[in-house]
Amino acid sequence: MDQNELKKAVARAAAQYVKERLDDRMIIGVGTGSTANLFIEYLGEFRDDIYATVASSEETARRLKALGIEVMDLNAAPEVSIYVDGADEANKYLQLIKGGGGALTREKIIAAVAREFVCIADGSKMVDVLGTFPLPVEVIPMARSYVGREIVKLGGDPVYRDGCITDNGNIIIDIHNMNIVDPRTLEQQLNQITGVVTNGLFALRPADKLILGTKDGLRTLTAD
Ligand SMILES: O=C[C@H](O)[C@H](O)[C@H](O)COP(=O)(O)O
Repeated sequence: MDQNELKKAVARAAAQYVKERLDDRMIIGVGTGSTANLFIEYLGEFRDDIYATVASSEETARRLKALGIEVMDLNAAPEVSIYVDGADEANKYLQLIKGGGGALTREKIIAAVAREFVCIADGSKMVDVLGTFPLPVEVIPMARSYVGREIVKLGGDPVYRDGCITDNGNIIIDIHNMNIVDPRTLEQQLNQITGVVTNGLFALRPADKLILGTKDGLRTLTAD
């Protein structure tokens, strides 16, 4: 199986997982990116049974609406039962790097609200130590240079993501060359820099379940 087939397999498995738990008031959190897009396609197969979703990006909202699936403002959602999303990297503690597509902040908000966070990824995303994938940080535009200097003090190489404006009107700085041995501490340190909206480490709120697509089949890892 190639990478896209592995993504399809995990997306299908996650859709099945959601379908088995549906009830008539269930609100599903839907992530962003190529793996999440495949999940959206599988949701389309039982769209009439879905009460509502919340979307982690404008692009995801557009795709869901195009399928006729209700997209709700998160503020109107009393709770989010299951949030399904991809990742750029994952470790065995189900801590993640996300935001390769720039959607990290809304993703983090939905992950915070969700009762269960199911991450779906092909096996290439699994690493021993996070940080080979550049860590995205969403930044208020006027703070760009200051935040960059503070990132250097933490030992990273900040690279401005040219041409990327997030759904929230901010910019992205990608941190290169960081061996993230303590993801929880780094997540907090970065969030304490004035001008940072949030960063793409999901360590304080890791996934609860990781469905991984490998050449030997699907592996499901849980947080406990
Ligand atoms: O901002 C994008 C999201 O965090 C994605 O979930 C992440 O980049 C993984 O995307 P993909 O499924 O395309 O590898």
